[in-house]
Amino acid sequence: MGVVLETVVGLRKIYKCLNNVAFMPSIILPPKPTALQKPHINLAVVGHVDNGKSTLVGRLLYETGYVDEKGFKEIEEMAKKMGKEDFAFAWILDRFKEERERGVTIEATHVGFETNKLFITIIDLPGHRDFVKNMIVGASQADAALFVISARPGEFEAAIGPQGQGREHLFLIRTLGIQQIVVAVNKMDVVNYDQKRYEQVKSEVSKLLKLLGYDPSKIHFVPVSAVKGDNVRIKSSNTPWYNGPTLLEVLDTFQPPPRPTDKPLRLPIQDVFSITGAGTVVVGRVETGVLKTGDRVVVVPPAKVGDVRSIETHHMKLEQAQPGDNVGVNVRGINKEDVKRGDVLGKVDNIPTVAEEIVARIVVLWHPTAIGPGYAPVMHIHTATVPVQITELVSKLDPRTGQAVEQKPQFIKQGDVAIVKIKPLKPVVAEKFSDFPPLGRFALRDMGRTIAAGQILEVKPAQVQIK
Ligand SMILES: Nc1nc2c(ncn2[C@@H]2O[C@H](COP(=O)(O)OP(=O)(O)OP(=O)(O)O)[C@@H](O)[C@H]2O)c(=O)[nH]1
Repeated sequence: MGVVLETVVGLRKIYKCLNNVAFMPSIILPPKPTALQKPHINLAVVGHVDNGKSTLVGRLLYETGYVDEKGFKEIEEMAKKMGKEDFAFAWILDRFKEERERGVTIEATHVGFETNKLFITIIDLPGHRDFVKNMIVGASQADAALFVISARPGEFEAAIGPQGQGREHLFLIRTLGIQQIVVAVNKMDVVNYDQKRYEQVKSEVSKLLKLLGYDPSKIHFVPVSAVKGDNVRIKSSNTPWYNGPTLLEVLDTFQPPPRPTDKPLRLPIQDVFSITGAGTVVVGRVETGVLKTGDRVVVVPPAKVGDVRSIETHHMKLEQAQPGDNVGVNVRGINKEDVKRGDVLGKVDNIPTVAEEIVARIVVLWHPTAIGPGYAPVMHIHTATVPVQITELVSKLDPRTGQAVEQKPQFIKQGDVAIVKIKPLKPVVAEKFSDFPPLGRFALRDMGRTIAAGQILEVKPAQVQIK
């Protein structure tokens, strides 16, 4: 059973990858066993193109011992030969991305590094095209954000300007409700570690943060150089005017998310297996509540009831699973055919909500023209993917204040924030964001791109008959 469940939780895939890696050494090292015992947070790395996100992540991994020294030397040599020394750190990630595309590396969610108190996972990787979608719905909920902004003349102004991705990403962070932010003012070497320039960047970014409703006095700014390493792990003598903590010291102060053990159980299902001798095993991550052996559980939308025979994670049998645990659950009384990815496991005394209609606040991230009632994209919510239709545009909001500026608009377009009614065209579990955040946020996709991100304000439940 143990071996079987290992397969189930995807470990075999990782082992297989590690074997391949023997032929093509991976530059980024997997988490050390000690690191996995530390509280864990997910960090989103955001900022305008070319401001140095990849370089800074590469630097953080390097400084904390998560980059293979030998592999890095090779990269450095290569970069030197090509006269591109500055690229070496960004190449750590490029090489990783390349490996991932060829399917020969460990999963992106395992890329991370340690601070004194925490293990920090980089959720998705900068520059990845599905970054926005993953940030919103992935198994990867961001608990904190690292905002990278370049101090280089011109780059900073573009990032923060009206069309700047820096501005857009801050907006997104706000929409997702991320409270813990550190701002790395990067490329300080380019401006000769000029305090005036740092203060100017800090003051402009602070204004924007304030506009978005943050208290900038509670947000740390650190002057860094990702290429040279200033103020990343070690305090730099190039910035004698800066008395604050290093970037790693700030990251170390971040709080892990609360574990909502007191909420009802919600376990979105990632996969289902039928195992000879054991029966049906569903796999997924506990988002809220506690699951125990012997519990009477229900899987919705199909509304099938069963009993928990055993719970396993990696090699271990668990008596109970808590939020954050990735588990395989052996359930008696439910057939494999009755369950699929996207269904949600809950308990019979608090059945997950199947949505008849959803009222949500969405932000339109990209659309070539305009969205009106009747628009039918695909919704990605927890592990589910369902076709939906926007049935009504209730109101358009001022993105900064959240106040309604127009009732029943005829259409909404890129950059707009609106309250809309959405009808799932197939049964799906959805919850209010305020009750179950991981089951209350979604992305709308169409034409192979993320159109909008949203949070659920209300759910009209469908009738569910337990079988
Ligand atoms: N001088 C200097 N150059 C830097 C620094 N950080 C990054 N760069 C350079 O800036 C360029 C862009 O860096 P990346 O790390 O690729 O930027 P990015 O934000 O990840 O870019 P995308 O992934 O394309 O969004 C590269 O040429 C880096 O070498 C720094 O601290 N100092």
